[in-house]
Amino acid sequence: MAKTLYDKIVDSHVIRPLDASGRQVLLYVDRTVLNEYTSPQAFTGLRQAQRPVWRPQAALGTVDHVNPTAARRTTQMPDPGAARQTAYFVENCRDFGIELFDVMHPLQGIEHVVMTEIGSVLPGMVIAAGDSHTTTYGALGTLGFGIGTSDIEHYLATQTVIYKRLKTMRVTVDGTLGPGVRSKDIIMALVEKIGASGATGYAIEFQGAAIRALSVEARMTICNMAVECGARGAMMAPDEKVFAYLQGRPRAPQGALWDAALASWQALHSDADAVFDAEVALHADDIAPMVTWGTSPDQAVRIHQHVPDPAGETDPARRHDMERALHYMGLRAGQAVDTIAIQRAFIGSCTNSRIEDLRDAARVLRGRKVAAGVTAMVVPGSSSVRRAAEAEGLDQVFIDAGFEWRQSGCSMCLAMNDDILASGERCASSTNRNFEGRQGTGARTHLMSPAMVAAAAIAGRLADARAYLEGM
Ligand SMILES: CC(C)[C@H](C(=O)O)[C@@H](O)C(=O)O
Ligand code: SF4
Repeated sequence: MAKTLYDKIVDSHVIRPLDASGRQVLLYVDRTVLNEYTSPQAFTGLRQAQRPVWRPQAALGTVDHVNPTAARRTTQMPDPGAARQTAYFVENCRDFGIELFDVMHPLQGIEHVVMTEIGSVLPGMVIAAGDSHTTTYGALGTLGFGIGTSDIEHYLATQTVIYKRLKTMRVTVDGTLGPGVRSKDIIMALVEKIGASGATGYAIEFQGAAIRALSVEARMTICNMAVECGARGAMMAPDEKVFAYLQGRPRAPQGALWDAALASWQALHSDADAVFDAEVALHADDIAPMVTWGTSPDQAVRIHQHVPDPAGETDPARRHDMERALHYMGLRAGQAVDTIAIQRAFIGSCTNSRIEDLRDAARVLRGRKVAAGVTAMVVPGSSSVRRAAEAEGLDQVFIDAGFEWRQSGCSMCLAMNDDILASGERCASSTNRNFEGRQGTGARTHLMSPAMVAAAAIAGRLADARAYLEGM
């Protein structure tokens, strides 16, 4: 029977079905990545049960959520809670034999940026981790999904999770993206179209010419944010670009192992006649730079549109959500989106902080200055990205434009460290969530691509990056 890529990967990892329908299974997990924020209770559980970690070499720890990102690195954490969490994480990794990229480690960074750049994420694998944006790995043809703390403990003890098979949704993106339109705009357009729970219960597979045309890093942005429409899995068939991306990465297979791996990866695609439970189509030519206006990632419009009017919404629950979002965001219905003034600009997060993202923002910023009254910062996704950017002089482009050039971490993506917006401050942000309070109590977040954040920083208001990119 014809199979989807998702079913191929799940089938190859099923240890045994756990119910008569076969939907609930015991699933083998190849690898995980741990952070200081979601792992403590899992380790405490192991300690209490006196259980070891089954395969410590299949896990990697990295400190990312709570660490400061000030330019000068130190092991000191100004916040006692963050210091405690980090110290316990260091102790757990040491005691259970798990490799750790601590704050001072040269490879430290946001877990999903680190895992892909070191070559730990390989096509056909299942990777489950205590973070919802593990879906990022789908860009490499890997099934990645987030798990809760008790599942992390189960994984650490057994290398398995209890897993419910998802339905499959194919999202076909045909056509060609226009100049200045980015993969972030594709995923924001999808989330806007199908809603924040439009893919709940599904694994998405992205197909189509516009996806194939993207770089591997650009594809990661799409798979990363697929969880914002509810998908707990976002697949893309690995192709030559993926293989080239992986070849030579420090932890990718080498020599004969590489050849064998490559041969097996060629089969990782949905069969031509595979049937999906749902189908969605987008046309890349119709997609324009997107920004959110509300407090959910699906409350988004194109940069040249207006803040929508709740009065036009017939569903009372949605109308209420819109009214509440407008109130929180301090916006009026009908206001042109590109007149919304900002005070802060943030480029970072596992969605958009890789080297290509920084290059794209730098293209907009080169020779220009951040508007008066705007505080802007760029937080590279990993210490390696930071070094690579410095090697090509991107740090200087940001600094000359008036951006702060920071160390790596989640930072203002969710404000669990000291990078926090003040109440009422409005931020153009290359992140993935614009929930109430996400970047600080009362803070207002507008999601967009890194190029769009750079454009907003220069204009002092939400602005169309295409005006600064001249055909790029
Ligand atoms: C802290 C963690 C549980 C959370 C996630 O799972 O995604 C965070 O990374 C986020 O982006 O909201
Ligand atoms: S960068 Fe943001 S979205 Fe990504 S793991 Fe960190 S907090 Fe979550």
